[in-house]
Amino acid sequence: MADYQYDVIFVGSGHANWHAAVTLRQAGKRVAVVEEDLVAGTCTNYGCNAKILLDGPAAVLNQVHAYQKEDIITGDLKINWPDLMKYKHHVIDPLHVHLAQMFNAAGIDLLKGHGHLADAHTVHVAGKEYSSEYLVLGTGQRPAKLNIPGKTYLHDSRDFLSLPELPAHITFIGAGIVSLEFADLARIAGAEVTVIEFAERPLRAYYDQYVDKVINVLKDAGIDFHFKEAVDSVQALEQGYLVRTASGLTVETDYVVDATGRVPNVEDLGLDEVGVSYNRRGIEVDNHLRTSQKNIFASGDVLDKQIPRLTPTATFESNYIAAQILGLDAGAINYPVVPSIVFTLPRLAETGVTVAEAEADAAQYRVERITYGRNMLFQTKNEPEAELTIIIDSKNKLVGAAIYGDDAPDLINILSLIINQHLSAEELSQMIFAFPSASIGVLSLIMAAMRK
Ligand SMILES: Cc1cc2nc3c(=O)[nH]c(=O)nc-3n(C[C@H](O)[C@H](O)[C@H](O)COP(=O)(O)OP(=O)(O)OC[C@H]3O[C@@H](n4cnc5c(N)ncnc54)[C@H](O)[C@@H]3O)c2cc1C
Ligand SMILES: NC(=O)c1ccc[n+]([C@@H]2O[C@H](COP(=O)([O-])OP(=O)(O)OC[C@H]3O[C@@H](n4cnc5c(N)ncnc54)[C@H](O)[C@@H]3O)[C@@H](O)[C@H]2O)c1
Repeated sequence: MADYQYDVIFVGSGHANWHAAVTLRQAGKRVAVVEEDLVAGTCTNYGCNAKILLDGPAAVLNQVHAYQKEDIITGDLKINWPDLMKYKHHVIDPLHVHLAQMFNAAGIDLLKGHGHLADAHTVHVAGKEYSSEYLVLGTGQRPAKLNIPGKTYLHDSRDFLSLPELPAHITFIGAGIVSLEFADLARIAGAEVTVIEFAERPLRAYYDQYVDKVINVLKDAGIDFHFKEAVDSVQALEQGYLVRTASGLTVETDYVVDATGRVPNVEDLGLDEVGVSYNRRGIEVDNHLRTSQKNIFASGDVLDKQIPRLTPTATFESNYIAAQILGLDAGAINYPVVPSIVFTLPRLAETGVTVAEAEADAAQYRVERITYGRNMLFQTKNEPEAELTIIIDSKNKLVGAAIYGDDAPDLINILSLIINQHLSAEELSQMIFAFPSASIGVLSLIMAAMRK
């Protein structure tokens, strides 16, 4: 057998890779991680973690507002954006250092620089070559960039997450998850917000009725939406910018965020030279996450995959690859249901079989609407509009759910657990849950629906 320097080299240090790196090192493998930016990747430094930290005070204000409407709480509260940003830096900035320290303590070599495959067993980093039996490509995605006149004035999600001052007016191009989460946060923090979307509808992967409910709330709160509009230029004014669309719509604004999607980091990796197949959606893999070069795996957002590109799916793939390399799991990757959340206020969440899929197969599925916000008002924080739609199969098992409401993130996790464990109403009724809580209220209504 060839004598390689490492057993496994990971290109990229995000969730797609670092979990496997730690597991394999703990199992005695010689492991290196190549990273050209901050260790820990997008989620930690420029994505989920940073976002949810900024979202915290917005969620509090949203809850306060639910009681202000009834005059139960009075007085003005507002977000101090520069201080919130300082808090974000205080919490988030050390995280990449901690992970690098953990690598060091574990005996994982961190190779700083851009990784480029020289052949199927060799990675070129910062002028040196490193050889390995296995390679794992977890290079993630980056924000797409519109190629229009004035593109240099466009900012991306990373810029927004580090904005030192909140601009008075922000325009978001695109109405995807990134845009809607940030637009709502900026609105609650005190900015005026415009969203310009190319398509007729936003968030196609989510239950359309709940998407409409969220968009209506955001519209009522003052966000100015324009659908079926393609931005075709941004012009600098004496103060601020003028965003123009193909139809002639113009918006004067102080800051423009290009949130038109994300593209996989497949360029300048040596994929063509080494014979690793990829396309514009990402790296192609078989059902064992092996690329067209069998000693090279790919993981996380850079994959051409059907399931959502999220931190928990990247982590799942990372753990699966570690088990493959250790010879612990010979089977094809088998994803459980994947919950996903849009962190607007109110939140949206989905898991399992969708409402659209269920409605298209009435012989197999039953769709039940549960207005838990109204029915369980004493167990929610004055959110009478909160509701969920569940999908029940012909064996009376829960197989899918869509949720609209602020408790969606925790509720969707519980419902995903029930789906993955194939729990029946009988089995659920044998368990004791803490009371009062949003989850016990929802569970009691779901059990009743499952027994129908
Ligand atoms: C604004 C935002 C909010 C998000 N919010 C959520 C959320 O709430 N929940 C959720 O589940 N997901 C969320 N996501 C998605 C989540 O961040 C990704 O699914 C996750 O980070 C994917 O992990 P990854 O390891 O595949 O990629 P990444 O975390 O992007 O890691 C890839 C790493 O590879 C490095 N790299 C790339 N090419 C090379 C090279 N040639 N050489 C060396 N290094 C290289 C990059 O620098 C990067 O550090 C969000 C994303 C964004 C942008
Ligand atoms: N809560 C979460 O889990 C979370 C949060 C943020 C991001 N993410 C991840 O990041 C991914 C990317 O999210 P995203 O919001 O950047 O992309 P997206 O693809 O979800 O949305 C981009 C939107 O921009 C629109 N668009 C494209 N070109 C346009 C143009 N020229 N003019 C106007 N609109 C245009 C598209 O029609 C689409 O609605 C998500 O799919 C998800 O995997 C997840």
